[in-house]
Amino acid sequence: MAMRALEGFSLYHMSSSTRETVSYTLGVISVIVWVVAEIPQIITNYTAKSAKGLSLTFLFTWIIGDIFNLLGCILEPATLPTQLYMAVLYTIITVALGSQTIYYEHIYHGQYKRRDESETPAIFERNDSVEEKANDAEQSDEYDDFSDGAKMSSPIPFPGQLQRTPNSELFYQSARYLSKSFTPTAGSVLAQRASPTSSLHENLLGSAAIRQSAPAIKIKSSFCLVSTLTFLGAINLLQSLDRRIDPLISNPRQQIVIYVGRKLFQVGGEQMLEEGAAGSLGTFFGWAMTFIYLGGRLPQICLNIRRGHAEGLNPLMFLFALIGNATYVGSILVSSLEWSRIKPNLPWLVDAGGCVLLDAFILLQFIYFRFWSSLRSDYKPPAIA
Ligand SMILES: NC(=[NH2+])NCCC[C@H](N)C(=O)O
Repeated sequence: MAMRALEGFSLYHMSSSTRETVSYTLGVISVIVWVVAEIPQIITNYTAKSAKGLSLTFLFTWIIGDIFNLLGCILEPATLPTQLYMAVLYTIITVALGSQTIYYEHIYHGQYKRRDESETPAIFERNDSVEEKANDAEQSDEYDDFSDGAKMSSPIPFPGQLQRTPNSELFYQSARYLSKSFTPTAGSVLAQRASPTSSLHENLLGSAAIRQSAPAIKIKSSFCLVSTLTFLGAINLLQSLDRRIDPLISNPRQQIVIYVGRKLFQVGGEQMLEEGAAGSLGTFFGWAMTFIYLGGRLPQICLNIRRGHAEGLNPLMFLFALIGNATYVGSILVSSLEWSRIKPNLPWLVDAGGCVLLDAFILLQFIYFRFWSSLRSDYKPPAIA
């Protein structure tokens, strides 16, 4: 009998330690996959000397989400240590990718254009710089579509095709325009696109106003989203603090506890109050992170749809993200299926699970665009007799 009990115990013990090992292994796989996940995109940007395939809003939400993730993991004691390491790692890698994007979209092409301008008389310039000029990935992609469309059907001549036709001045950019002045110059090709029928002056002003303010609007709305989430979460947090402070009032001898990271430095008294409060704060950051990460995929999906292709975007990044998120979910679930363990981890589970679905959708977009472009290249227009 005693032997049986011992066997049962050791079996139970074995399986729980195996679970821990599997959970830890999945966590480590997730860390490794996330270490490499953004490298393909960094390489793609490097070889293209551009980051125009990547939605700047997506990247921005990633960085904000990473900060919330970091705070959530620090404050929520139920999260796994690997989750915390990953949060640190994400932040570092994404800041690197973000810096590269800013470099290519704002600094590199600026230098390149300035050098070009001083070497090449403006009148002989090709208008490739229009694409480079865009200060937001989404903006430059609009231009992409524009030139693509032009190749197919537009009667308006486009930079790639156009070599010094009588209208070619329209496509040359002045130094002021290239230096991202908010004042547009005559002959902006982008302005032509905005309203081909109206006067040149109207076009220029209208188009430039739309283009220049687009990133600002996006950043503003991202800030709006973050502040709304912060506000809602703060209300939530205050309510749960309220509930926890009640017993404190009825038991005033409880003392103060200071939280530093996941460790408690207890001055004295009951830990539960502060642990709960930190947990609530951690949960709040966790949910904020979830909404931000999930919301961040949408601009990328929309950008791909708008462009009708996913060039400049590396599918490997999304494949790795999918694997990284799936193993991340696995590491939490394998560790324990008890609701008491799952509940505090819920934001991380919803985030990673949701991102798996959204990344699968982005990968389907890649497949669809491949398929679609191969159909288009197979298509031969009927010969005109
Ligand atoms: N900068 C990062 N790579 N952050 C990690 C984000 C993780 C999150 N589950 C997502 O896929 O969006």
